This record gives sequence, C-alpha cells and structure tokens, in this order.
Amino acid sequence: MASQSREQPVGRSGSSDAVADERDDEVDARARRATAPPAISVEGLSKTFGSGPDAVTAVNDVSFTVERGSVVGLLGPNGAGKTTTIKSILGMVLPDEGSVRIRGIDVHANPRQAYRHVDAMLEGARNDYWRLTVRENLRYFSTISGVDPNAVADRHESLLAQLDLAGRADTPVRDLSRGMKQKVSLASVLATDADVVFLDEPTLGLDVESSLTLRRELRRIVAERGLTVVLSSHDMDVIEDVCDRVVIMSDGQVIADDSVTSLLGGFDTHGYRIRGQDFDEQTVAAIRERFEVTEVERFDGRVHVEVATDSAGFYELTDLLEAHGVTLDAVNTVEPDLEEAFLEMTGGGAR
Ligand SMILES: Nc1ncnc2c1ncn2[C@@H]1O[C@H](COP(=O)(O)OP(=O)(O)OP(=O)(O)O)[C@@H](O)[C@H]1O
Repeated sequence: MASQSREQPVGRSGSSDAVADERDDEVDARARRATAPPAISVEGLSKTFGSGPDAVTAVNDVSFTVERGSVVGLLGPNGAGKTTTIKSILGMVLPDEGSVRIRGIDVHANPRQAYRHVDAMLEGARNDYWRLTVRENLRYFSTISGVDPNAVADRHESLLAQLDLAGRADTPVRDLSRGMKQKVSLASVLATDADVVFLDEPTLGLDVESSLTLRRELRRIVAERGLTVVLSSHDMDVIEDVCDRVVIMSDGQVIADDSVTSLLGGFDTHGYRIRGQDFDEQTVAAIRERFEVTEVERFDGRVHVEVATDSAGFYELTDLLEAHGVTLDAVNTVEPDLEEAFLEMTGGGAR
C-alpha cells in the first residue's frame, strides 16, 4: 500500500490536521492520566512508636491519594504525624499497618521500582555537599539518581537561572547564605528525573523576596514538568500559593482533605473594611454600639474602620452611615485565609 504523506506542521501554525492531531494527543494524555493509578496512594497507614504506657501512636489509619501532576500540602500542628506519614511513604519508617503505592506500585513489595521517580527534600534542607559548587551538586544528585548530568545540562542551567543561582553556580555551597543553600537543596531535587517530589519546609529560612521567587518558580517548574508534589510547610502563605489541595492532619489522623478554595469556601466572609473622610467620633461610637469593630485607623485624612459582620449586617451598617451623612470611598470584604481555617479545624493548636 502506498503510504500517504502528510505535511508536518511547522512551528505553531500547523495545518488543521496537525491541530486536530495535537488535540487528540492532549485528549489521549488526559485519558491516560484519568485511568493511570494516582501518583501516591496511602491506605490505612498506622504507626505506633514504643510500647506499653510510653507508646505513641503517631499515625492512625491515614488514607489519602495524590493525583498525578497535583501539588498537595500536608499540614498539621506539631506532632500531628506529618513527618511519620512522609517517612512511611518514602520507606524510611516501616508502618505497622497499611499500604503505600507510588504510581500503583507497592513500595514494600517493589521498593526499587516504586522509588525510581521519587525524590525528597526533608527537614528544610537536603544534604548538599558543601565543598562542591552549586553546579557540581546538581550534577552529583543527577548522577546518583541514575541520570547522565550531561543529558540534562539544559535543565540544570534553567534551574540555576529560575532560582536566581546562576551568578553563584561555581561557588562552593559552604560559602552561600542559608537561604541560598536552601535553594540549592531544592534545585538538586529538581535536577533529577524525579516526577514525584516531597518538599518539607522548602522556604524555611528564606527572606520574603526569596520565598516569593521560590514559590513562583516552583509553581512554574511544577506546571512545566507536570510534577507531583507533596509539600509540608508551617507557612500558610506558601501552601495557599503553591498547593491545589490540602490534607490536614491532627493527632495522627486526617481531619480535612480538600482543595484550598473549598476549604476557605466553608468559612463566611469575616467582615467589611470601609473607608471614608466624613467619619467623626460620634459616627465611630454609633458603629461600635451596634457592631463588633475590629480596627479603626486614621491616615491621610481618611478613617478606615473594620467591622466583623455578615452581609445582612453590612446593609444595616450602610443605613447607619447614611443616617450619619458618611460617604464611603471604598468597601472591601475581609476574607478568611488558610491560616484561620487551619486554626479553627485543629482547635487552634500550634503548628
Ligand atoms: N522515632 C520516634 N520515636 C518515638 N516517637 C516518635 C518518633 N517519631 C515521631 N514520634 C512521635 O510521633 C508523633 C508524631 O510525630 P511527627 O514527627 O510525625 O509529627 P509532625 O506532624 O511531623 O510534627 P512537626 O510539625 O513537629 O514536625 C509525635 O508525638 C512524636 O513525638
């Protein structure tokens, strides 16, 4: 049979056939993802340390799954069992009960195969080699994970650029600041071919700007490479910024497992922040009489008042302001954040 030749698309503006092919590929990829086993599945995991009266049940019947290509935050107060869960998934702790599968492969039955594409940055830093330079570390961790560093040299260069390490690529890690060492740890994890990555406190010790850069670049790298990430952090802004979903643990159990948006959706708007120029003491006193005022600030000739109330209360408030002849310049809602949701769910325990 004579083979039919078809022109290949050139660049982005291919033929309509090529566009249809691309769409088919995308549909196929989605279908494969939908039928493929999840990146991680944890089923009935339990672990008790010690025995008798000193026994501590760190993890008690924990189950959850992490879909491929998703970023899941693991949260909980100190001692909730997060580290024990992560170490059980990574095979560093042997659970008493339960199973862990990575891409459908049982980690206890087939550890080599299961962990082939897994890497982790635990307890705030990876054991980077301080005498090696930044670039040498990336090459070293690629090599020990079974990847030829020359074959992924481009990836290393872009990681160095994305994490703002390019200017220090040939500096020994020991001469870097703590925050930079932290970024080298992250880069070393991302330098390998791992597509399931555990990051414990990846922004620990970073200043605000570096933390923001790292979050932004992490999101970008994760999306570009379709990585699956389990991230634990005590910094709720990091979780809110980077994660699609959150698993909250308390006393060894999972107490919430939902998307960040749904978790916050379960909490009402806390109140309203209003701003105007015509507030006098009498108006503020009248507001205080009827509402819970959480803040009053005066600057630039304007008064900012924050009131905790629901939407019905807000209409009452606007009536009151009208009666006092106050014109509002701005009204903003005060929304709950993950920190508050977390504190409410865990009973306000320290993280
Ligand atoms: N090797 C161990 N021997 C004895 N008890 C342990 C051991 N590891 C953890 N525990 C206990 O298990 C419980 C859960 O600890 P785990 O470190 O998993 O919690 P965590 O949520 O990671 O806490 P943190 O946020 O403080 O790191 C704690 O009471 C801890 O003291």
